[in-house]
Amino acid sequence: MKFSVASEIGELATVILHRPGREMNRLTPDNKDELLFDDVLWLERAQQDHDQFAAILKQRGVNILYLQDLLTDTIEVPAAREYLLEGALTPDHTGLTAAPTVRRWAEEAPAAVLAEVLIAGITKAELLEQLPGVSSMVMSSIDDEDLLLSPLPNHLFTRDSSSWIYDGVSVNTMRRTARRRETLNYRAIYRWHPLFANADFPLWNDGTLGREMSIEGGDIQIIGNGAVMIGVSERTCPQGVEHLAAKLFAGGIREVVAVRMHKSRAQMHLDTIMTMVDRGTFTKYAGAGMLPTVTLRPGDSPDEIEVRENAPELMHQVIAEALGLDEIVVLTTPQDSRSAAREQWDDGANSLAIAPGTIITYERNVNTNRYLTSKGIEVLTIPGSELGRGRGGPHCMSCPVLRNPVD
Ligand SMILES: NC(=O)NCCC[C@H](N)C(=O)O
Repeated sequence: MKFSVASEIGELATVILHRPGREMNRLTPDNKDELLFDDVLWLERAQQDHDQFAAILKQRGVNILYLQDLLTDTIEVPAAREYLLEGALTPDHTGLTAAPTVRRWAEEAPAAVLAEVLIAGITKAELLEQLPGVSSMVMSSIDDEDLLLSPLPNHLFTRDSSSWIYDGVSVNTMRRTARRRETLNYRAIYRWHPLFANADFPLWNDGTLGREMSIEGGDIQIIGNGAVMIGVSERTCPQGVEHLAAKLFAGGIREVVAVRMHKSRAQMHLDTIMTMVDRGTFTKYAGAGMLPTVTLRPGDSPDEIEVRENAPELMHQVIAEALGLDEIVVLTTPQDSRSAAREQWDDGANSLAIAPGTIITYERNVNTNRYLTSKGIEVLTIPGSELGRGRGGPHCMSCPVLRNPVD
């Protein structure tokens, strides 16, 4: 199978999604902030809403790969299981004494059980169900409901920890502790899953660098024409952008436009304030304003990167230039600033294009959806009241691996 994402808007052929699961039931009012959620979530409704998202994609001919299935198949490969256990089920989690017993269990556990553990985490009581009688200082000192392995509720946002950029993939270097382990699962999938193991593609980044080199997929947009737009944000630091840019340039990518964003929870990634909806056309949150950009291009030698700083008022022009266009169209919904801020908070600008001019958004952003429709964009909506509680919309909840070229 071929993997290639050469634009944000080409007809979507294959995408990785994660249907929310038991990891969501780990969220409580006390731990939600640490786990990067703004509220607890009603799992069954979130699953129904996610299924609607998947149904629209399927109706439009998109092939869906579910992350948990990919992980399950990957675990069937002995070397992958070993790698995942080395990375996730260490004595740091289970304690030194229980570790060998837990490890022996995990070496034999059905792949589907282990995949769920790697995503949803495991409590002491759940471990005891699998391993009655396992005893240790750690097991005696924690409560039944305490987690020995933490959950990964943000795997829902499949784009953030993995980005296909042109013909290669970046397993991203996550900023926050709550998301760092997501990359382990993706690394194993891309290395050992039969779909990817036999394919030849560059790994732009393997996600193993320290958080001071962080770069997250919500900040990465493959705008096309050999260019990539990357937000320097609450999550992505300039060091991370420079590192990725160097790899991309060595692989033939032509240009990176870095957008210097305001650092805030509401605008944690570039795709919370703007996404591409059609050829040369973006939806953009009014409150984002014009932002300074830095244009990066390959330098004269492989070690050099040519850097050009651009004033905020040139933002749209710089993006147009990267696309080889005279100008871009920026669709900003005319509405009062409170309304705009509310719709931005609810991922109004976070649309997923499934073809040029056809996007999926949350239904609740009625002003933005109406405006985009009036501008000729086909807007397909899904419910977002539960899914959005982690602050992410259709763009974040999807990791495209194959898009057809835009003519
Ligand atoms: N691209 C995105 O904006 N993703 C949303 C990430 C939400 C997640 N709860 C986080 O804080 O990382």
